[in-house]
Amino acid sequence: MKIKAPVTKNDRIDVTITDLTYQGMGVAKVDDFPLFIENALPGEKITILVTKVAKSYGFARALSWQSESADRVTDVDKTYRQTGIAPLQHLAYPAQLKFKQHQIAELFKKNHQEVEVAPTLGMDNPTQYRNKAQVPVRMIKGQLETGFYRQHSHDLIPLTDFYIQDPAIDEAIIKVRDLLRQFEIPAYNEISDKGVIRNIMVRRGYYSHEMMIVLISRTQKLPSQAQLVDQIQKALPEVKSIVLNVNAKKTNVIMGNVTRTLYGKPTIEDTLMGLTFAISARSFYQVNPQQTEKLYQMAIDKAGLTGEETVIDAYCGIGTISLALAKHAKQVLGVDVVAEAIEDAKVNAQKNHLANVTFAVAKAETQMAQWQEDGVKPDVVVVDPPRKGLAESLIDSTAEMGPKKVVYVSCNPATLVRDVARFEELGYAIDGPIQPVDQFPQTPHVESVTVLVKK
Ligand SMILES: C[S@@+](CC[C@H](N)C(=O)[O-])C[C@H]1O[C@@H](n2cnc3c(N)ncnc32)[C@H](O)[C@@H]1O
Repeated sequence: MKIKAPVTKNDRIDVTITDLTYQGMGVAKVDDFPLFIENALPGEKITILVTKVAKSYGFARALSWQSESADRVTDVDKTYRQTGIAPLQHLAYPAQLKFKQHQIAELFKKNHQEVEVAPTLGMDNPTQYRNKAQVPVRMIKGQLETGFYRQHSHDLIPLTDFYIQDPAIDEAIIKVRDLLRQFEIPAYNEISDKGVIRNIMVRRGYYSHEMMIVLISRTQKLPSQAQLVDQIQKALPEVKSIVLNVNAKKTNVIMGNVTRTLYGKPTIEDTLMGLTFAISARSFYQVNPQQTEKLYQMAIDKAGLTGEETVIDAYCGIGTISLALAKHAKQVLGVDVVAEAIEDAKVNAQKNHLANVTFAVAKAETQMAQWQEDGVKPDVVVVDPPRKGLAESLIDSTAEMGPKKVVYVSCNPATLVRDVARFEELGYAIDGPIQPVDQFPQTPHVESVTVLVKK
């Protein structure tokens, strides 16, 4: 598709930034044609020099501009900008929160719908919040390095301070890196498809401080494996689980299907909402525990349970929302497609002495249709899908079952807008303001809770 661009290379033009991309690039429009501008913030009026026009894809890039904005953070670390770990670092935190609120309202507006969006619930300290790190490992000049990829590439930039991660996790990465160097275990090489260690994943319980180290390897066994595991335990007393994940494929997918516990338990534990959760290497667990408690409390409050309800928790992961809801409902049915997550969810129900929860391993869209066929009549349905949002068939079977309320926890406002439109076609309407919760400070990711009620 060739698009006629209203700008050409080397044009110097005045624009207003209206949006940000997920990489934190400012977006301005000239006759509906998008221009992507490094480091620019929404609301800024600037003069730009167009550096690239890609007519077939319908965008242009621009650099070379100057502007002053009260919301600009000037002491931005260039390394973080290069990696894209914190693409909104150049925007002051209160402005980040406003941007996220505005982003949801704007996406609905583009779909011809005015919605009320409450101010984004933010953090007191919007750095060092992540309870999980997943870092690539590469050889650079003959030495094993850990860090993060340069944006839009697989070039590793060595890093020791990851800015948005729990600092105890940063320290653990350095210690594991040093031990891998000491035992001369080579990093994986994507081009030759040789070498051993591809990635290191570290998870640390926010309350429990239990730590899990996952070594993701091309090979079934690591060189000097027993000594390495022994030394990791000694160097990191918080470690309760060391896991080997084997990924022998030439792929961008981080984890493979084989997971073996090399030391301790296959899971670590943490608490959330006063409940205890076992978390295994491949299970989803929210990365910002402080904000997750706010998010889940909001979902529970909005569900408005009295203790008599049947609730479905679709995309339930290890059962975090399901168990928090189970304390206030008659029964909860949860579904997730990852078998390990559902195993964790069942253990978690027992750990917390909650017998009114049942979990199924399936695609949520398939299980929803099954529950509908089985005559399940939920009073409330909670959905917390991945970024791609809900399958249309799931929305259809939900509406057929006719719950009074749907509580939609979304990590992508674009798919939220699409899915809400489908619910509205089927007789549901948004009730009250949409509530954004900042799960990912310093990044443009937007999490929110929306309530839909049956008209
Ligand atoms: C955003 S997470 C939410 C998990 C959980 N509610 C929580 O907060 O910890 C999305 C979950 O959807 C699961 N998932 C992805 N696609 C799915 C599908 N088609 N059917 C069921 N679960 C799916 C993932 O395994 C993941 O656990």
